[in-house]
Parts: sequence; C-alpha cells; structure tokens
Amino acid sequence: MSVLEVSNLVKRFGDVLAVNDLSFEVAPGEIFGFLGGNGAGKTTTLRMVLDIIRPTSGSISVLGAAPDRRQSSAIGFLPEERGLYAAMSAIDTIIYFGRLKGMDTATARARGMQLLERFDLADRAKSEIGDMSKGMAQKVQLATSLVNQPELLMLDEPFSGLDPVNQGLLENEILRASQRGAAVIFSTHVMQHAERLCDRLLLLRKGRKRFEGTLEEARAQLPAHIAVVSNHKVTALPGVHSADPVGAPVDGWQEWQVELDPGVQPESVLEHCSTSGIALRRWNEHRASLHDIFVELVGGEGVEE
Ligand SMILES: Nc1ncnc2c1ncn2[C@@H]1O[C@H](COP(=O)(O)OP(=O)(O)OP(=O)(O)O)[C@@H](O)[C@H]1O
Repeated sequence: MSVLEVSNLVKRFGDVLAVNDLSFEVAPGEIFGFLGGNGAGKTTTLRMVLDIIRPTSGSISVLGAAPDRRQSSAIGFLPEERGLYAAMSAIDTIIYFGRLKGMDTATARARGMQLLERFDLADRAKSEIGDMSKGMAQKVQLATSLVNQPELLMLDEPFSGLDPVNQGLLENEILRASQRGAAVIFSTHVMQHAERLCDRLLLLRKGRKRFEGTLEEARAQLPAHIAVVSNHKVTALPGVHSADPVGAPVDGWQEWQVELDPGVQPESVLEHCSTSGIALRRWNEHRASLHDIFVELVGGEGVEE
C-alpha cells in the first residue's frame, strides 16, 4: 500500500494554475525527490497533503485516508518557511511538537535528546532558539519533524541553510527514516542530494509533471554522449546521431565527440564496433547528471550547482 497517493490533483489561485493534473504515489521506505524550479508547485502540493489548503479538484490519500490534521501523529513536516518560538529552549520545542503529535512528555524528551545528540546539539538542549545560529535552529526544527518517528516524512527544501557537514547529517537522517520504513519526500533545488538519495524522483514544471521515475530512467530520456578515438569514420555507425571530429587525426587516429540517438545504449555501439572490426583506442562515456536532466526537462531556471 502507498503511504501517499495523489490523483489528478489541481490547485488554482485565481488565474494561477499552481498544480495541474498531478498524480504520483510514494511507498513505505521510499525516498522520493520532489524537484522543480521556483514556483513549480512543490510547496502547494505538500500543503494540500497536510490539509493546510484544499485542492481545487483531484484527490489525495494519506495512509489510506483523505488528508486530515488528525493524521499529524503519523506525519513529520519541515516547512520551507522555518520558524520556532525564539524564547523556548531546543528540548522544550521538540517536546512541545511531540505533545502536539500525541506523544507523552517523557518519550518526547527521550527521543528529543537522542536527536539532539545525533545532530551534535546535545550541549545546547537548554539554549533558547533565539540564541542559536540559523543552522542550529534548523536542526532543532528538523528534530521536531522526526520526534514522532513519522510514517510519512515531508521535507520542504531541507538542505538550504545547512553547511556541508550538516547536509551530510541530514542525508543520514533521511536514509535512517527510510530504513525504518518511512516514506520520505523532499523538495530541493540542489541536484546532488537528490542524485545521492532518491529511489525515485518527480520533476515538476509549472505545476505539471514532466518526469517521474528512477535516476536511470531519467538518464534514458537524454541522448548519451561519448568521446571516442578511432581509425574509422564513426559518423555512419548505427545509433549515432552526430559525430564531430576533435582536432586533427594523429597517425590516422581521430578523436570524435559522439551523440547517440535517444534511447540508444552506448554498449550497443561498442558491440557493433567490435563485431565489425572497427578499432577503438579510447572510449569515454559522459553520463548525464541529474543537473543536466533537470535543465533539459524542466529548463535552467531554479537549479543550483
Ligand atoms: N497562497 C497563494 N496565493 C496565490 N498564489 C499562490 C499561493 N501559494 C502559491 N501560489 C502560486 O502558486 C505557484 C506555485 O508556488 P509554490 O510555492 O507551490 O512553488 P514551489 O515549487 O514551492 O517554488 P519554490 O521552489 O520557489 O519554493 C506560484 O506561481 C505561486 O505564486
């Protein structure tokens, strides 16, 4: 059973079609990257899942039921707009959120302390949020979303504002939640995190789904590029879309930059060369990164290096 099922979801704000006929599912234990440029509709979708705003049409099922704030005991959410009570201590903040989600104080305190230890903040448990750095406060807020060991963890831009060490801590927490069986959805503009973590990803463009699948499936949408050195003209090989010579040949050996037809696997061209007796001296595949895929499928806006 899916933890989250979104079907033909539409959200209009006046003239703005923020979410346009969006459908997807997320299974237990799955890490699902929710990617798209600025204004693509990511936050709007997450807010509908949380029942903060209502869809114009379409349906959402969270843990087998329509969104309802009473489900909060099974959900963890890190909002894009961070904000906690400045005058409350870190541990009291986590306990407060744990209580809101139906936990007893002792369990919330024990889990809160475990999380603060993992986040390297145990010695700041009694510090007020207002006295903490932005990144520290963000880790406390992350702890509030994890304290109830949610079955559905939704993190809106969780990496922004964290230094590389804390980004690594966050990656570990995402993996840990998924290993525990939670479905994890996170939105990001930073493709490397999505590339490392996601089992599947969804690319959203102007409210519409542009792609959903694994990273490998996303890669298959783009033509493969290969650098090759051969004593043979490679332009006419089957599966080659274009081949441009690089520099002048040396002793009859020419370097080529080759683009294959979409969907053609580099191995099939390599196999053809070997069975046809075409000699190759060098063969380097350039695998498309998620950054390349994002720029190609969604457009360049809203992607960070
Ligand atoms: N409450 C609202 N009233 C009017 N328009 C809204 C409202 N909330 C969102 N929108 C519009 O809906 C569209 C989608 O916004 P949303 O915040 O969901 O995008 P996003 O993908 O989260 O973007 P970002 O990466 O910039 O956070 C935008 O055009 C935005 O202006």
